[in-house]
Amino acid sequence: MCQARVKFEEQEVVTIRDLAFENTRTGRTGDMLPDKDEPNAMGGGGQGGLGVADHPSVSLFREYLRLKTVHPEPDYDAALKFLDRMAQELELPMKKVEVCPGRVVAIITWAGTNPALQSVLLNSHTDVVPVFQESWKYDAFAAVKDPKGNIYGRGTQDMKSVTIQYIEAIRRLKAEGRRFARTIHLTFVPDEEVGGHKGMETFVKHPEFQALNIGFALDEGLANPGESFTVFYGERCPWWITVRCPGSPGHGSRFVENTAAEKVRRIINSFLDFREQEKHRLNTSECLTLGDVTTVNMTMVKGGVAYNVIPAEMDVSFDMRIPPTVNLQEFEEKIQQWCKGAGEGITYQFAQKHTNQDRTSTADSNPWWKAFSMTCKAMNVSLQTEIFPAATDSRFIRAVGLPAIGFSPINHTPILLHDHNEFLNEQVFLCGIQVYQELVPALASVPALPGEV
Ligand code: MET
Ligand SMILES: [Zn+2]
Ligand SMILES: [Zn+2]
Repeated sequence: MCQARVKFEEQEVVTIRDLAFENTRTGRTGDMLPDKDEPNAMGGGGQGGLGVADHPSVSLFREYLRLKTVHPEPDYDAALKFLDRMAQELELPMKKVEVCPGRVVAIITWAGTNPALQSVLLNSHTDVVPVFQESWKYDAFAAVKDPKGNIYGRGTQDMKSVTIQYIEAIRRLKAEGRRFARTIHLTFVPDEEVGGHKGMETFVKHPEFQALNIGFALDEGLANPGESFTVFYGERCPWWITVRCPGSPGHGSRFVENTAAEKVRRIINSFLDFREQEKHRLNTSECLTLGDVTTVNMTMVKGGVAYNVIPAEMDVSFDMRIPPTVNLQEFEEKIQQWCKGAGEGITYQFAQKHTNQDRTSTADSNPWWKAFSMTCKAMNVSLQTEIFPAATDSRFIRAVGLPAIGFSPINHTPILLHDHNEFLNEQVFLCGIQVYQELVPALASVPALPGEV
């Protein structure tokens, strides 16, 4: 099933098993009508150029994309209101846990027939990263659909699609009258994009999290430009570091010794030389992916007050992502050497320093992985297993000892998360719902594990 073949450059070709307008959403026939106030793509292609209404799931996806849950001031109230409505429509209870002031985790629960068993968690974050609107083809929060069925918007890939796919899969399974042994929890968390401190990082320590009795979690992955889907069983550790370089101040006309800038230069050289080495390693080895090497990017420089005043201090910041195979203690020692070698008085500070390197087993002996991979196999969905190159909330879930897989059912799509013109084709999106319609039952039906009642 589920073979979406979409050619973006040429004519669109889509093959999907009875996808078109399968209306399992009873009582929502109103959704089959086009939204009156829907913004159209330039050239009038707002309904995909076919002159027909959106599939109800697509319409819901576009509605969710229009909520401005964008940093630095995400409209989380809008998201919670939307999720409240979803819970009502699904006829499932929704709990809200305020993990920090103004930061609420919403949990929709579909109880299993054997609630003593460990549950399955379907996690997604509600926030999205900012846009450079001038570089977008369309308003990044209008969810415009072009004539090819490509839906443009911040969050189409990261990760509002997945949120709606979970909800729609659950809606269809419920409509079919299915029940499963294990309880299914859908969590909707804030602040993933700013480090998760006031989101999942805090939530995993909350008694309400323990109470979910989770056995296995699904969270976001990345698009795959080819036919396969990529699944992530681990992540690189994000380290965000600021190196502070003090130096002798003075007049901008002199050769002052021991300036902050000279130290900054050595620091930058050390970090970026290492970046070159890692880049070379990635580019010269066929078997390495981005998740297998360390990336280093200089992302901020601060300091200085005037053109002619040599500053007493300068800061330089780097975003580093370190694979789980790297010894973190040795890596930090390397940073210490770089700092020591760059001059007197240099200090550093972490804004993000994840150190848990747990990976989720992708062996058949892991019953969760077995259920996941066998289901994909049965659907003819081929999987590529990788280390996630960036970071997701899965790292906090794995850090409390739970297995988690990062997966966004998006193939035939360029990776555009955090980029301009992030988009997802509606057929690929719809296909992903079908993938969850198979995956969720399989996971929620994993037989009792040793130690479970
Ligand atoms: N998902 C975002 C990223 O990978 C924020 C996570 S916090 C390191 O950059
Ligand atoms: Zn994300
Ligand atoms: Zn992101």
